[in-house]
Amino acid sequence: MQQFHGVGVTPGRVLGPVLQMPAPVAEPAPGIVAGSDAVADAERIKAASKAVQTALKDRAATATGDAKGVLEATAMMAADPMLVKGAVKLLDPATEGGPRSAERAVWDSGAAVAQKLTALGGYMAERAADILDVRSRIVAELRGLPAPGIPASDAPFVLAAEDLAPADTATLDPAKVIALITSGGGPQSHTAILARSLGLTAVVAAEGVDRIADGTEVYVDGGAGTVIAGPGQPERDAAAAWATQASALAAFEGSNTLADGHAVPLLANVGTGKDAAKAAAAGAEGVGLLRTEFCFLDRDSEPTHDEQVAAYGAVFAEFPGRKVVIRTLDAGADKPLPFLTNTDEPNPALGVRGYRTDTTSPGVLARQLAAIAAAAGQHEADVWVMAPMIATPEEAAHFVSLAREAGLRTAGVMVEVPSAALTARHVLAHADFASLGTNDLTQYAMAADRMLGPLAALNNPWQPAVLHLIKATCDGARAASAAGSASGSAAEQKPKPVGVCGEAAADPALAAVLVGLGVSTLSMTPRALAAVNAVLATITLAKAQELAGIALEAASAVEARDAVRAHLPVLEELGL
Ligand SMILES: C=C(OP(=O)(O)O)C(=O)O
Ligand SMILES: [Mg+2]
Repeated sequence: MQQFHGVGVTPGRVLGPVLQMPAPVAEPAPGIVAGSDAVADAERIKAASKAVQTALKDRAATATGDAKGVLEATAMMAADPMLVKGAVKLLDPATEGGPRSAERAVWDSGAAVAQKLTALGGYMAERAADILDVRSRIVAELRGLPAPGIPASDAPFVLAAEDLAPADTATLDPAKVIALITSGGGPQSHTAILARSLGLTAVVAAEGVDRIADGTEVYVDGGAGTVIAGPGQPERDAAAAWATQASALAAFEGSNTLADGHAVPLLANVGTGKDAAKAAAAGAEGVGLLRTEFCFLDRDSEPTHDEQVAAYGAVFAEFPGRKVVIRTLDAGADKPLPFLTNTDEPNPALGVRGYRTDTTSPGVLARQLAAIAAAAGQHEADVWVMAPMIATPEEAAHFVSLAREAGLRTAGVMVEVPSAALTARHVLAHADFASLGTNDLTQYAMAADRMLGPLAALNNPWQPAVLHLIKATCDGARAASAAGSASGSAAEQKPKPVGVCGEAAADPALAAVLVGLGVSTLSMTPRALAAVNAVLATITLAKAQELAGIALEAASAVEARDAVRAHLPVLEELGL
């Protein structure tokens, strides 16, 4: 039995055989392989492209949903004449840069096709990445190596990898992949966010798991953040117990209150109308974060007013009479957009991102606010708008004034930069509400890039420094409300709402601490609603405050988490 320790991302206790993500296909060396023959190489290339196409078609036949479409389209490309004929032509030693091996000819032909597609722009440019994927598959086939990307298997398995590329995730089939374990990636990385949104039991930053042999049986505990290779009877029992508890946890009835009746609405993080429909079906009490980047991604120009109105309206339509908090564009850093952000910045996370793009590309924000107001006018949702990456009270005041000019009534800010948390009293003098973005707040408090696996231990929202910043924000909101009231008495005034929409809200133990720190709503992936509700329903506000006190006193993230979990036995009972 061998144990690996990482950071738990999605609770769950699962047993299954490991399949490793194959290493990316290495670039073939230039030049020809001694003794090769151009005629035979041409046949090998054609046979390899056919084999790749057949394998992809077979997978498409058994896939469902988005994955089916992706696989069918990729299968078509595997036999793309431009790619295959281009490669065969390059085998001629007289061509520029020749002579070439079969692998190299495919590699260079793929690069040339991708370049042409990119130059065409728009939809065609998006296909460039698919051609490069197919190219890698053909080269792997020529070498007799496993195909790159998520391994194909008829039986369910635990996917192990160093980390996943965003493109790999498109074909991740939750019916086959029962857990995800990575040696890299932090708890706020895109891999972790994806795992949470799929409800996939996952442990990230567990060093060594990318070296477990294929077929080895492992036990994954996504709550504790551990992976055990060669599990024993206790692990088998725990996995069996989880399988029954997980189904008992499946439903959230749509109204979250603590044991003493104190309401803490549970909201959903969504990007599209389709997400919103799923969130509504899962019982979400509203939307706490509508990420509008989804409407802007994968395009090289700003969406039109009508496109934006339709995209936002599709979300508002799912929550009539309910709160929907929409965030204006958060381009830059981990979400680059070609027409708005500069890819040459030396430190993109500290660069022109979020609200800051209003200074370099003025007008985009005002047009977005106009579209949000128009969409809000067509639906019954209670629309709140907020800006990402607000650092100062002046920025808050400017954003709120822009929102009001557009006709939006409720305007607030994300608190995800430590300066905004520390000056929350002044920031909230201008804004109607705050929403804590704990993913970025952690990265900036700890000076640890949220995308980097080696920094996962720092990049953990249980860090006491992050908890103190959350407390400062809630205290600031209370002070701002008191200053704004006629009597000036904090006791008489309801504090301005402070929610959490970062990944921290989806951790049931941390959710309890957040409530104790003074947070009034929690927004998360719909998959986490039932687990968070199940835990919060067992504690009173006084208990949540006691847990918050314990976490604030801790000297480290691990100490804070362990101490709080020790005071919440319900977590163990529910297998969370
Ligand atoms: C919710 C957040 O925003 P994003 O993950 O989109 O940066 C956050 O930073 O916590
Ligand atoms: Mg953020």
